[in-house]
Amino acid sequence: MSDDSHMHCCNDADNSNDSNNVGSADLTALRERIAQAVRDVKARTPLAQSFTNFVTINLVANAQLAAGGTAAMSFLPDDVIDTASISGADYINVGTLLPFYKDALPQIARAFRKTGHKWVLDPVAAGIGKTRTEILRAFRAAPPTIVRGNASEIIALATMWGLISPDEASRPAGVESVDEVDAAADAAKTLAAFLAKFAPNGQAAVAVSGAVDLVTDGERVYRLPGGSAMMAKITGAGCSLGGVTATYLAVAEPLVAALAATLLYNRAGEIAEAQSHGPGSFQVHLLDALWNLTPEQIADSPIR
Ligand SMILES: Nc1ncnc2c1ncn2[C@@H]1O[C@H](COP(=O)(O)OP(=O)(O)OP(=O)(O)O)[C@@H](O)[C@H]1O
Ligand SMILES: Cc1ncsc1CCO
Ligand SMILES: [Mg+2]
Repeated sequence: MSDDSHMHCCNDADNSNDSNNVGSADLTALRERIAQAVRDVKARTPLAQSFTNFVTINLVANAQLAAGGTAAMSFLPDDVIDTASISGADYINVGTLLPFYKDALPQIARAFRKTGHKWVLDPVAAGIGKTRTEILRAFRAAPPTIVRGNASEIIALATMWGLISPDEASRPAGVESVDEVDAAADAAKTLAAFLAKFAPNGQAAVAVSGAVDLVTDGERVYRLPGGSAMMAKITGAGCSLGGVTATYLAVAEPLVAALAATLLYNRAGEIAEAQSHGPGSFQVHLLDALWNLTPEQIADSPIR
């Protein structure tokens, strides 16, 4: 991307026609919490455990390590539930399903609810297939702390949980989004408010990825521009963003975790685009940038 405005804080005043105007004092405090979350991950190397798809599992683990955390992947309920006691937060991604997941995933979600364990859901391909729909429906009674997905997935999940009417909904689109991020703004806000009602401390967030990402805690809506169109030309930019969101959730409240991870990815995508020559080297440079970006570079990024 050509805009280098992220290097100079801030676009705070640049939101005069945004109905969710963020006061600049609030935003300054929020930026400090984002920087602190990034510092805490680098200092404390928290474990975020994943139950994720087979396509991008390696990138998820490597991205969590590059952000400063640690990774552990598992597909067995007893293993996941035991490991959750030493994991700061978990990441569940429904991209590639096997028949036994239908029992395993709701069992894991119920165990997390019982202990108040924080987790991030990536509802990949929400709306497609009876098994995936059954699993995602079951999460309504034992919901995650953060949902991270593309616009189509957020709309599909909010619809299947009965939080928005099907008229507001769009068609499912496989693992790629067919909807613009802004089309999911209402669904995201409603979904975040629903998650917050279940969250042990009443805090939750939803992150919608796309050209301009959107993050909401159910009250405020933040728009985060930047990133690179090349992120859609490698597999797993979204999945690894979800994994890194869980890494930050291990040390920070949901809104701060979702913002920190999304800002980190936007900046890292820009750096990787400038340094790479195609999808192969883009992924390599993306990981290097996740490692090298400083707490200040991440926290001083544009937030509208
Ligand atoms: N056109 C774009 N311009 C800038 N950044 C983009 C663009 N499309 C996606 N991104 C970035 O790519 C990352 C992944 O978002 P995306 O919406 O592609 O996720 P996804 O569809 O869930 O991906 P996947 O399922 O392949 O992992 C986010 O950081 C997002 O900001
Ligand atoms: C390509 C693909 N297919 C199932 S999961 C996945 C990774 C992106 O979500
Ligand atoms: Mg995805």
